[in-house]
Amino acid sequence: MTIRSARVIVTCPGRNLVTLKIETDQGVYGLGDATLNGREKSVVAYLEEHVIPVLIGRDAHRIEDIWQYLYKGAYWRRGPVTMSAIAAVDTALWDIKGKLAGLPIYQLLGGRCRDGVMVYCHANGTSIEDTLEVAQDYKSAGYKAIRLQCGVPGLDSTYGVSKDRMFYEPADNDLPTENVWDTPAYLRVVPELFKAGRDALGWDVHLLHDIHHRLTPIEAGRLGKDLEPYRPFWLEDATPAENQEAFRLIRHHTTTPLAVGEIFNTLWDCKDLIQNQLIDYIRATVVHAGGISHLRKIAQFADVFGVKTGCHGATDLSPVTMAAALHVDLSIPNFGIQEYMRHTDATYDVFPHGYRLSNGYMNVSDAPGLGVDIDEAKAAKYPYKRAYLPVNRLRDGTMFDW
Ligand SMILES: O=C(O)[C@@H](O)[C@@H](O)[C@H](O)[C@H](O)CO
Ligand SMILES: [Mg+2]
Repeated sequence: MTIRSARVIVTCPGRNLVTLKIETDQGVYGLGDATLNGREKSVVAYLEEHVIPVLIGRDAHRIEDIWQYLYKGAYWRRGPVTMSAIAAVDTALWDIKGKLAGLPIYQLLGGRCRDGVMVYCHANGTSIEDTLEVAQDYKSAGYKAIRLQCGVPGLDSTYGVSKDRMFYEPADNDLPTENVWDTPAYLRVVPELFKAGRDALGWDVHLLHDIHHRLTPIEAGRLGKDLEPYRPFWLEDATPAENQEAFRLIRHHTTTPLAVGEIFNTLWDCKDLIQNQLIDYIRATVVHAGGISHLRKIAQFADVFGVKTGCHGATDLSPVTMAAALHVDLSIPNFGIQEYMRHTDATYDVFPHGYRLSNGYMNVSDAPGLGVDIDEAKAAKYPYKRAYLPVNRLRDGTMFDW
């Protein structure tokens, strides 16, 4: 089973998505997501210029060997571009292996550990009232877990609050949108949001929040303590996690569970956080953390220390990643929760897939491999459109974390 060809498909059905398609000499092909929001073309170039040439002629069955070849053979290791490219190859090869075996990938990973994958959705609004109105609709729709993000009084916009209430797509302009950030105002509104959330939604639904890297460790400790009476399922990305040690300070001040890792690319980015139990959930996912093979290693390492998974699942990860993550979610003992943001209808038209949501749980079809395809003719109808993620500045103009 030799890799005969591979090519990158870029499409923009509402947002840019990058897909690697690997074809074998026996006509079986596999798909991998290579989308890196705001830097998509860097991964396209990495794949086309540096990865695809060394794939041709290799044995498609040798997933781990190819992973090691691409990781060690590059000499320059880790980082979002390299690991997204490796992830796309890895995922496509698992797709091929599943198709050849006639099995869904979760069966190749050891079979089911659960009947369904609990997901969380995103409720957001410019005000607390707007946010909770959306949250109530999601609770009525059967979701067991809801992320709450609301506007910050005095700020024109903030992370996580979409303009049209349905599809949140932060990459919104040909050049980066500049937003103003105000931490004190944010620290005042989030406890109000969660108090109102518990009053309105009750206690039989999990409530989550994404700080999105915008607090210092002591500010995060403060917010975690303020939210303890409302028992959040987790506080995500409490502080920039390049300094993994920073989480020790947060841990010292609050029992609110902590989640981090959507921007991590390898186990080495989170090893210390996990083995020192500085976090409760690891958010790394298929497309940015080296694919199914490496995500499993992260999950297995986390299991040793009682840390659960909480894979990233925003709409800038394609349905290929959502399907791949669900296969991993089904097959590991320390699954925590899966993020799920509904893609646009145009995206689902380009990426026919078998995964389905029912009463707050996701499940994959039992189609061999990933259970996702790409309609290349429809993909071609949506040409790439450069788009950047926003940036934040403080009121005095200082660059800050978005
Ligand atoms: O938890 C999340 O879903 C967010 O952090 C993401 O929406 C993130 O902002 C985007 O993936 C960035 O492209
Ligand atoms: Mg996040």
